[in-house]
Amino acid sequence: MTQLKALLMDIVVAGGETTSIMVEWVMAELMHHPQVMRKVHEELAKSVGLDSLVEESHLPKLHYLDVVIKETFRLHPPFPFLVPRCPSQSSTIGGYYIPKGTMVWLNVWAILRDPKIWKNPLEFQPERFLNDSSNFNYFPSGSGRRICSGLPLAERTLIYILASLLHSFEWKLPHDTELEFSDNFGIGTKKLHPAVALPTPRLSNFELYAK
Ligand code: HEM
Repeated sequence: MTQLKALLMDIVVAGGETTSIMVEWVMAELMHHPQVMRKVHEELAKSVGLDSLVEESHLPKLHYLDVVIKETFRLHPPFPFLVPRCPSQSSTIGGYYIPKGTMVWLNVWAILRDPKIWKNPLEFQPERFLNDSSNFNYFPSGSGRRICSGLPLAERTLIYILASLLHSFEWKLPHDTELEFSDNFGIGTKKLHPAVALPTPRLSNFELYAK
């Protein structure tokens, strides 16, 4: 019973807010880049069609939405310092001596914006991931033994929520408002000011919205 409770707590605490934070960042980046939003809509119209709702079987076809999510994670990694490591043995890494027991924080936020690694690192360019499947410099969800253990669930949930929102609606900013991208810097980075967006239906048949 205790283990079951711990497992459920993990799903709610580690998985709930992180997923909603990332949905918000992706939606904000898309509204800020209408040409990228247009390509996502085109992909959804082609892969799903406007006379049906998104199903799990459509998700593997959404390559462009997938790279949009990857690029959003690059610019807005949810845990900028990951979870701290504490080595059980002293070692030297990259010329730095790290005594055992040291608390080591990895600045993944800086690595994901490092101009030595990324071309135009501050620009939102999902295309950079289209032909790049194995990048060892890209680990917004951690790496190694302590990688996010909910990653397979998180990846599926995130693309399903986003595909459904984007397929069913056009999203626009309310009149006279502007998006801004500051984050609430801390262990987890969420948007400082919530993104507000107005939906307009896209589907051909209104009855689909009642399903
Ligand atoms: C978009 C959603 C999510 C994001 C962005 C995310 C991100 C992360 C990151 C960056 C870490 C630290 C990894 C490291 O330090 O190497 C982590 C750890 C963890 N995540 Fe997630 N996560 C998400 C969803 C979930 C879900 C859905 C679950 C559970 C069902 C989950 C469970 C965990 C657990 C248990 C750890 C600690 C792993 C360990 O220390 O061994 N996460 N997550």
